[in-house]
Amino acid sequence: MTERCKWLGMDIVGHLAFGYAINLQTDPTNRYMIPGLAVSTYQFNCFMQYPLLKRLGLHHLIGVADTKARLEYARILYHIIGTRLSEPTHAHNDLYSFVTDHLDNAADGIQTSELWSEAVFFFPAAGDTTTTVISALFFYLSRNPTAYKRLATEIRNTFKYYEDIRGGQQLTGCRYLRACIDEALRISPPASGTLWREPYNDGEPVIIDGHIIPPGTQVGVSAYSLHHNEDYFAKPFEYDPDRWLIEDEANLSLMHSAFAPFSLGARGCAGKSMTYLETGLVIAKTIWLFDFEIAPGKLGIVGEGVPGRRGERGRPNEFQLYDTLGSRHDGPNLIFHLRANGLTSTS
Ligand code: HEM
Repeated sequence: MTERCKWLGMDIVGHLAFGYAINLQTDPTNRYMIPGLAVSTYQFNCFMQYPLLKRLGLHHLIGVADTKARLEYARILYHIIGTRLSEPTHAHNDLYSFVTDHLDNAADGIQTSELWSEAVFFFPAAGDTTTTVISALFFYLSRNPTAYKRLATEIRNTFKYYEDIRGGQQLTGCRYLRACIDEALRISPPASGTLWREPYNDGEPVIIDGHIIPPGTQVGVSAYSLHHNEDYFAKPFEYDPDRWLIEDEANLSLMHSAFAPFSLGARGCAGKSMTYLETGLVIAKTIWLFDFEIAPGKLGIVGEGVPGRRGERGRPNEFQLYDTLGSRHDGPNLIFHLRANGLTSTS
């Protein structure tokens, strides 16, 4: 599912940002974008976590083996942006048409390089992250039959026809779906690493939780550790959507205070609503049309932790993420069966 979700995620971002049909799902031509993006986010994450590498001039060594993938990725980004620039501003109802309007009015004018850095940011920020939560959801649903059945019942009872599944009140009213998404974001946060911040207080130290933070010090919390802290989440390694549906307000607000998959505050994620819409649609439509199960044999265990493996990677029920600013992952491998209703109700 990782591979297919990545194709889907990039296709959506292509349309959303630049009105461009990348068509990774249906045409293999541009699929080299996926490894290209992976190596560039890996490299970026190294700079962020180990700034010394850049200062020592060692940054050229990271990803040197994958230079071809990075260059090819950069080439198609140029092509996508170039194609969009050659079209009228409002040729598509995409992000570009809004951003360009904004820059038109800015005092310093339009900077093509700004557009470039936005594009470089947007593909991983909007595409890769949603890919992870959708892949994780397929992983956890395929391993938790109770959650799977409850979700399938909710979706199939809410929507009489496949065509009815679209953004709106019916979809947002699917409370169990929302709980399943939140639980996947909690247990497998797509941006799982530490997002460093330099607290600023007019040159004075900042006090956090009784600790004096001298000016110039960077601080940060990893969403993964926060989401697995037992002080906030009981049995944190269990996938349990019901934890989000309890009546106990105090406990709910305690959990929400430590739930930060999109980061928090003024620089928190701008695409949060888009994520819930996209993930909700993909999962609801898939479950309406298909039943699915884990593939047999060795294929079926791809994405799981392996018992005995070092470094907290021994939990078979946990979808394995590797921090690359976003996340690298693989699997799950699933088998899909078209439901009888799916055949009769779609046109
Ligand atoms: C599961 C999906 C997503 C997750 C987990 C996620 C997570 C995050 C996080 C943690 C940040 C803060 C980064 C930092 O402070 O350094 C962020 C920022 C941002 N995200 Fe997302 N994101 C997701 C999906 C999206 C989507 C779909 C879009 C666009 C449609 C998007 C657009 C943005 C933007 C524009 C920012 C920068 C906000 C700012 O700096 O003001 N994200 N996201």
